[in-house]
Amino acid sequence: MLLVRLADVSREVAATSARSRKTAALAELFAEAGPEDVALVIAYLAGRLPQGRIGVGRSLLREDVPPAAEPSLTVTGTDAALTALAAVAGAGAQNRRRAALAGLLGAATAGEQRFLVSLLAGEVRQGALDAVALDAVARASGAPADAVRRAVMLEGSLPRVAEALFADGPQALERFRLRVGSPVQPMLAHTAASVTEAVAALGTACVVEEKHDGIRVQVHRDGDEVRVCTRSLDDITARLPEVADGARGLPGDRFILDGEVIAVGPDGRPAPFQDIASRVGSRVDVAAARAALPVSPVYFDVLAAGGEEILDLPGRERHEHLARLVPEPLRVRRQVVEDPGDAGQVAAAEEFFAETLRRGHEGVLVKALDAPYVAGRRGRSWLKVKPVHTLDLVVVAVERGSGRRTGLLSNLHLAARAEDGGFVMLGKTFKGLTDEMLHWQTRRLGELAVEDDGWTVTVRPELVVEIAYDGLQRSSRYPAGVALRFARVLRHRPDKSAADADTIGRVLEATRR
Ligand SMILES: Nc1ncnc2c1ncn2[C@@H]1O[C@H](COP(=O)(O)OP(=O)(O)OP(=O)(O)O)[C@@H](O)[C@H]1O
Repeated sequence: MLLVRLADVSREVAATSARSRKTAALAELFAEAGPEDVALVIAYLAGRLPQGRIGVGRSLLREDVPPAAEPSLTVTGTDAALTALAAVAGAGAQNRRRAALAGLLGAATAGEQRFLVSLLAGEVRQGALDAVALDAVARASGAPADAVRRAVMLEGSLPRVAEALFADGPQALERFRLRVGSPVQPMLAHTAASVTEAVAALGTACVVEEKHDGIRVQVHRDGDEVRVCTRSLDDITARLPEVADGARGLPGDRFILDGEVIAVGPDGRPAPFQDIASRVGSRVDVAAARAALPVSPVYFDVLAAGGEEILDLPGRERHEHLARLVPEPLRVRRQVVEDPGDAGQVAAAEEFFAETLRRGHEGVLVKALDAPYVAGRRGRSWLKVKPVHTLDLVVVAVERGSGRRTGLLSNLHLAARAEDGGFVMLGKTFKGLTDEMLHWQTRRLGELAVEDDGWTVTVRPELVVEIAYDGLQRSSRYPAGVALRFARVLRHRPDKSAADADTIGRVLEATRR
């Protein structure tokens, strides 16, 4: 398939809001692509590169390369060129990358160049397209959408399922079953503003569980064989021997458990996420890493028990299986709300949330007890609740946008006031900015500009923005040694002056639990 066809459909789909038109355009494209090209076509449409990061920075992408007059690039040819580009390393790598990129872009028409540059800059990102792409795969292959959805949830990849479907027809779906030993993508949660809101939104018997801030793990045991996998399905068994040994000691020999790996400090409080992440990330001297920070799992769900898949059982019944397999200290602490209309039970759930925060955890999950486990999905039946922190911070610089935001001042550099009258940068964000806000801040920050290196515009520290964020994380990049986690802009505050912004002392204080 020619890349130009994909680039055209990508543009067409982005430009229409009608889901039926998107599905029809994609179904036609997938049918044309066939089993050879469909996996790549789906990946590119969603903005994903099979090569992962390929080492092409924004400066290279900004270089002008004269476009080709006629389209000739194929989807597979593009993939081969990107694989070669990703492999460039060693001395002079940057120049060789530049040449390889110029070769690829020089073979592309102007439209294809725009698509490739957005793809490489990570700006295609049409995550919302995944559900439409799934329907389109079902339509083009003649398989029922529900059966395709289930296969994708178990395989964790629409491209792989699509490839099998286009090669072998609807019966290929039988290959995609939950098996002990093959990891599946875990179920994820939506967000709710409070426990009361979460319980009301579920409107059914539910359970409030502690939310541990560790590393999500899926533990498969088949006899003495144990595999521990991450949320992205990487096998980390060798790095967590204590978790694997613990699973061998449980009373059951063919199961899949879902949980979080955490570490508890000497004070009984959970160790910071970054410590657990670096423990789980260290592969070299596992014994030393284990001695320095022993971890333990906290399990909250079970996907298979006694060798049987139990994904479709309601949460209440899965928990009975969990309770049989996993002793209490290794199970998540929880509080059941049998009747969402009972004010006393809701108040008890709120108190459980408050106590969970006092114990040093990051929040809770509220889960419907009648819901199945939907692997790989952000299910509406799991709602997470975390305390929201907000701050008023000062914009000290802003980066020029690219892609859809070309010509606009987008990524804000955010700082708190320092006690000495200066500013301490805490992070950057462009999240939460609507088009209207982007245009407004482009004008306002343009007026405040004092320096411009073509990419970052330094501004007089006068504009205050209200930011929501999930917490602080350690960072060697910023002067206070901490950075905002998941900062997003709530609103500009032109009514405030920099002197009204929060101080670094208040930031540290507000975030301490
Ligand atoms: N009791 C629990 N039940 C489910 N998930 C839990 C629980 N305790 C901790 N977690 C963690 O919380 C995550 C649920 O939130 P979500 O699905 O939104 O993941 P996320 O995008 O990684 O968000 P976050 O950064 O808030 O953890 C799970 O992926 C898991 O890692």
